[in-house]
Amino acid sequence: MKLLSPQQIHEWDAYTIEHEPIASIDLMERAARRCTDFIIEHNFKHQQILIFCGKGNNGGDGLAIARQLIEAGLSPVVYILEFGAKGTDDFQTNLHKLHQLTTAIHFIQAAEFFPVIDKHKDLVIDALFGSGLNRPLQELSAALVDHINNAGVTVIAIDVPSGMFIDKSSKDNIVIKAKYTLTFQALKLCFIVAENAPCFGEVHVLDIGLINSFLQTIKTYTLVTKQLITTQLIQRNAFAHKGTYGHALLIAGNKGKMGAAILAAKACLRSGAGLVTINTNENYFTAVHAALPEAMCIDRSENIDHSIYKSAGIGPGIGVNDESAIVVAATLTQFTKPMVIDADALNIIAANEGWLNNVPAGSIITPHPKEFERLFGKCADDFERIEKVMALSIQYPFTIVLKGHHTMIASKGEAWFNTTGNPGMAKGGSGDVLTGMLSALLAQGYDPLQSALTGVYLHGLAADIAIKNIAQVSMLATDIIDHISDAILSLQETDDTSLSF
Ligand SMILES: NC(=O)C1=CN([C@@H]2O[C@H](COP(=O)(O)OP(=O)(O)OC[C@H]3O[C@@H](n4cnc5c(N)ncnc54)[C@H](OP(=O)(O)O)[C@@H]3O)[C@@H](O)[C@H]2O)[C@@H](O)CC1
Ligand SMILES: Nc1ncnc2c1ncn2[C@@H]1O[C@H](COP(=O)(O)OP(=O)(O)O)[C@@H](O)[C@H]1O
Ligand SMILES: [K+]
Repeated sequence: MKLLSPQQIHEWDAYTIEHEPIASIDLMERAARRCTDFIIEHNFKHQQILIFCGKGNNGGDGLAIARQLIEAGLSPVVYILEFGAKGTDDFQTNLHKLHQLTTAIHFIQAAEFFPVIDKHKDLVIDALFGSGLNRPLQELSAALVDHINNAGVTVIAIDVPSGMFIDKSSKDNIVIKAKYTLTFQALKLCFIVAENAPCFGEVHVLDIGLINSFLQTIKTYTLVTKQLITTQLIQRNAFAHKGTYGHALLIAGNKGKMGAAILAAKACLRSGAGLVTINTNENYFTAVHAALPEAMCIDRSENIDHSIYKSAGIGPGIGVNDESAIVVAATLTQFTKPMVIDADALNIIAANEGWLNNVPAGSIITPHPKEFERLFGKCADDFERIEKVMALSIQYPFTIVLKGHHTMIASKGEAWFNTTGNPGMAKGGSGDVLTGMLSALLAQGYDPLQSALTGVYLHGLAADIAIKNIAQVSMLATDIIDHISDAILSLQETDDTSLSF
């Protein structure tokens, strides 16, 4: 699945209209029908439905929904935000049809015409502005959105909450606060970023039958889905031995933070590395052996023979002290194979100018947004950060994994957003697990981009499987590790390719 810009969505519509073929008014009817079905199926019908429409095609959808609801026996009231300009053709056609059925159509020319909204009795359908929004809301439209938001009523936004831009920041703008957003055919970038989360609520992607073959020609962000990952999995060879699947070195853990090393090492083993060695202080070997007998240890002060390791993971729990900085510097210059760089290793690199240039080609860096800021500076908003990641992925020869609800993976100017994972993972240790998993995939010979896509997807999927039996609030990083195997097994099932957000 791809994330399209407003222009690409428009082109996809036009392609479908030409090639299905279907008249644009019939495509609008189909889109409206999906929304009407959602409203009826979700039993909102006991409420008074107020439909607010603009005069573009988003408003046209609202009018078609109103008519379909009337045909289903309901009595919605329609409010059209009036600017004096003529509506689009499909808006006008639907307005004409609606006039045949109801007189409950009101034009809003000024704030005094805003209806009183009762949050206990009313349901608002927001069909003011959709993908055609081209400037922030102001004056009457902004006042109307404020009026709706202040009512605290349940809002269902059609396609996109009015006032929200599809592919750029709407931060500090006036935007509808929806409980549900019914978006057409594909997810959009605006639903991926955290800054918009308070406005879009629960996003439902409604299939309106646009022709999929159009997408093959489009270059844009892609979602990491089961389909993408299943085609990338390397099968285990019957004649394999532990050497076949690589020896991973994990430079992790320190005083008070050995848990990070153990979590990373256990996740690494559960994700298929042939051998795992933790590089840490000798004093902590006993803790590792007691928790994880399968892992080996090597003392941090010892000279490391890097040639025996197929991959390395550096950072979890090492601290930002001088001793750790020396190990990071040495590893960056001596370990020439791809490695995973996380947590304090990233903080150390951020504090030392020029060290970023020493990261071996093909490595994976896994910052969360704060670590990203320490490395690359502040960004004004989530969209600027995404653009920055894209530019950096061209500038540097490593894969960037920017962690979050929809983790972004970028390499060589191409980017993906993950679709698995849940807020149960918002607990210390989840990132250490990811470092271990990525190190395991590199050790087994997955290329860096494949490792990043597969590791991030499986990490979130393991957590999604875990919460079937564990409350999100109770989930531990250990629970993610305990479900890595289930995540891998579920990739082999061919049943469900659907997405939920
Ligand atoms: N495949 C699909 O996805 C399908 C999509 N469909 C639907 O089409 C929708 C897109 O329709 P659309 O292109 O007509 O644009 P829409 O969002 O209604 O608004 C444009 C109008 O708003 C105006 N305007 C803009 N900004 C403004 C502002 N800040 N303040 C005030 N005015 C502002 C602008 O006017 P102007 O810039 O000329 O002043 C123009 O008149 C899409 O979201 C979906 O609902 C389905 O019907 C079929 C399949
Ligand atoms: N709300 C969420 N939804 C999905 N994934 C999440 C969520 N919160 C955290 N995660 C995932 O959990 C991991 C947390 O990593 P990080 O912040 O480095 O934690 P730590 O260093 O404490 O282990 C990341 O992979 C992130 O994508
Ligand atoms: K809308």
